[in-house]
Amino acid sequence: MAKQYDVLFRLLILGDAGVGKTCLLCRFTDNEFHSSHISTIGVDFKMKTLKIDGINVRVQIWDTAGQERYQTITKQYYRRAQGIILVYDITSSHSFQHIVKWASDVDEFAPDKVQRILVGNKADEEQSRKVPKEQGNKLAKTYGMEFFETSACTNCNINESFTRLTELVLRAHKKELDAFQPFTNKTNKYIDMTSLEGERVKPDNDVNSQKACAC
Ligand SMILES: Nc1nc2c(ncn2[C@@H]2O[C@H](COP(=O)(O)OP(=O)(O)OP(=O)(O)O)[C@@H](O)[C@H]2O)c(=O)[nH]1
Repeated sequence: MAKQYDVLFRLLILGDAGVGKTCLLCRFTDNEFHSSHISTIGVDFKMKTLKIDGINVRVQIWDTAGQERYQTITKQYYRRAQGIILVYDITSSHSFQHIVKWASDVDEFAPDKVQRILVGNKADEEQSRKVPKEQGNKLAKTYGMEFFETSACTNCNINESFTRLTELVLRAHKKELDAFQPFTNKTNKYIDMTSLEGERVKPDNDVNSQKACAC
C-alpha cells in the first residue's frame, strides 16, 4: 500500500476543564460540535492529515483532561509532544490566569524544542467576554507564542490555529526531515517523530484513552 503521509507529529491540547479542548479537536478533525460538556478522563486522541509545503503531515492530536485530578496522567504525555496548544476560555478570567501554570508545566515537562500557541476559545460568546483580546495577545507575546481567538461553536479560526502550529513544528524539525528526505524517495517510508522523540505509544491499546469524543 502506498504511504499516505510523509511525517507523523504529536500535538497536545492543554487548558482548564471546560475551556473547549475536546470541542476544538472535534471541530478540527470531524467538523462537529456538541453543546454538552462531558469531562475528558485522562487523555484521548484523534488524527488528521494536512498538506503543508507539499509535505503530507499526519498529526496525532492528544486531548487532555483539564481537571486537576488527572494531571499526573496527562503530564506523562508532555515529553512526547512536538506541539502544544494552550487554551483558555475568553469568558473565564480564571482559565486565562491559569495559563501561567500550564505554561510553566510545559517548561518543566515538555521537550525544549516544543512549539506552542495560545488560544482564547469561545470567541462567539462576546456578550460574556471577561478577557479582552489585547490581554490574550499580550500574554502570548510574553511567552513568544502566536495567538488565536477561536470558536469551536462557529468554526472560527480552528483550521488556522491547528495548521499554524503544525507549520511551526514542521519548521522546527526541518533539519531532521531534510536529512531523511522521505518526500522525494519512492519508498513507503515516513518519519515518525512521535517515536523518535520518546517512547512509542500504542494508541489502539492505550488504557488511558477512555473517552469517546463527545462532539
Ligand atoms: N459558546 C461556545 N461554547 C463552547 C465552545 N467550545 C466548547 N464549548 C462548550 O464548552 C463546554 C466544554 O467543552 P469541552 O470541549 O468538553 O471542554 P474541555 O476543555 O474538553 O473540558 P475537560 O474535558 O473537562 O477538560 C461544552 O459545553 C461545549 O459545548 C465555543 O467555541 N463556544
